[in-house]
Amino acid sequence: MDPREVETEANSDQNQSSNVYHLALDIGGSLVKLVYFTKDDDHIVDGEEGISREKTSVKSKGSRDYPVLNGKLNFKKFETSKINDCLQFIKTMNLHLGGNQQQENTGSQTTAIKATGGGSYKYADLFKERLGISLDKEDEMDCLVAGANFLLEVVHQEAFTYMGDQKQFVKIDQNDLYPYLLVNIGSGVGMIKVEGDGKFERVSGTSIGGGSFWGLGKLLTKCKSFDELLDLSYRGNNRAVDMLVGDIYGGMDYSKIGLSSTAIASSFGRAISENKELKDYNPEDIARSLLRLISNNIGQISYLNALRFGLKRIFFGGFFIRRHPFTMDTLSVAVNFWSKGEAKAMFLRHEGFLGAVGAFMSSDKHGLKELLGNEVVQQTPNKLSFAVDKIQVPIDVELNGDESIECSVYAA
Ligand SMILES: Nc1ncnc2c1ncn2[C@@H]1O[C@H](COP(=O)(O)OP(=O)(O)OP(=O)(O)O)[C@@H](O)[C@H]1O
Ligand SMILES: CC(C)(CO)[C@@H](O)C(=O)NCCC(=O)O
Repeated sequence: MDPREVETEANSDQNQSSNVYHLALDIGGSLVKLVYFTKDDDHIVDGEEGISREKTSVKSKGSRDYPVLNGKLNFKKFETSKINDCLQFIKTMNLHLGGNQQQENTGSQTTAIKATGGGSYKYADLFKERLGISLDKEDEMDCLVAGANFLLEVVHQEAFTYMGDQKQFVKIDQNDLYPYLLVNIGSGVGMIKVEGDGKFERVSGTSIGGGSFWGLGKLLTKCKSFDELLDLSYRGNNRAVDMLVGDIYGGMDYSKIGLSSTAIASSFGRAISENKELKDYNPEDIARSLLRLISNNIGQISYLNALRFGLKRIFFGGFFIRRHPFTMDTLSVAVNFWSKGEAKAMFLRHEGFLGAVGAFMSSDKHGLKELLGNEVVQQTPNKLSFAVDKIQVPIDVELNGDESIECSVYAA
């Protein structure tokens, strides 16, 4: 193949950058998440002057027509410890300037980007210094809930259950969505009772979360990346590390209280009775046991909070899950076991991006003005809200966290 025909990733990013609009960030303890909209490269050339303008189509709703802009919602993540890579990406793509190289800061007006998460405070000065932009802070809980509600409302097959290797998409009935418990498993874990749009309360949390799995896992297995740790856990057997009910009861179940001989009686408990050191254990088994410990614990606390408020549905989000079958299965089994089948664990396809999507949504008015131009603003002067058509995501595509989904935007 002619090498000149090969489009490098950097080139394709730069090509895309001219169509970038509307960036939002969620800067967490472990990961930075970016969500940005790119218009489809679809221009009409205006006569001989060759002026191009974006082609918008029209959507009819009831008796009114709305201009529509077609494009993609893009998702990207970076490790917070590598925030410089994130800054570089934003710079290369001109994401902070709406993809426009010409629009370099004049000094008269500072560009503001919507941002949420603790890092929107911690790194505000860094963003100002390096990119000349200010971070317009949105509350983390507001964004998580707004993001979850938005995704559940507009993305086709966003929610699914997972148990015993069976994945099943859940049809969301908008009239029967609330109340639910949102459990966001990031570095730490937040549990939020959601009763409607903007109507929620953070009812609990635990510091034993994704950061604990990654941190302890790194120390105990010496693995170098989160993906490596997940991979190890996939291949391990927790029986080598955990003390089971059968270990205590001479191979028998303790059926009177509903515990089978294979249930974990004490996570990592086997290590106390064996004359072994860390190096004598398989890293795979340790990773597996650790993943079970953290997931079981979160599943149990989630169930207790659902019980506290009589909630039947628990949606799990956050990047700890990474759509890892074993994690999802453990959380589901824990919820199912403790609730005796009363409560259901559900997962979200865009699990790690709830906060970033929420921040993105919070900038709708500004963004839409930019996105659709003055014409729209004049047509719909009173009500500008970001609305998108039901988004279809191919279900057979395994998404690794950096992805884009087709959507169209209109003011409704
Ligand atoms: N590539 C990765 N690198 C590091 N951690 C990862 C990665 N992929 C998944 N994780 C897991 O996801 C967790 C972070 O999830 P998430 O991005 O939802 O939270 P956060 O916003 O960083 O944390 P918090 O909300 O507590 O500030 C990590 O602690 C780790 O368990
Ligand atoms: C501190 C936050 C909110 C930062 O995202 C998160 O890491 C968290 O919810 N941690 C758990 C803290 C607790 O409730 O014990």
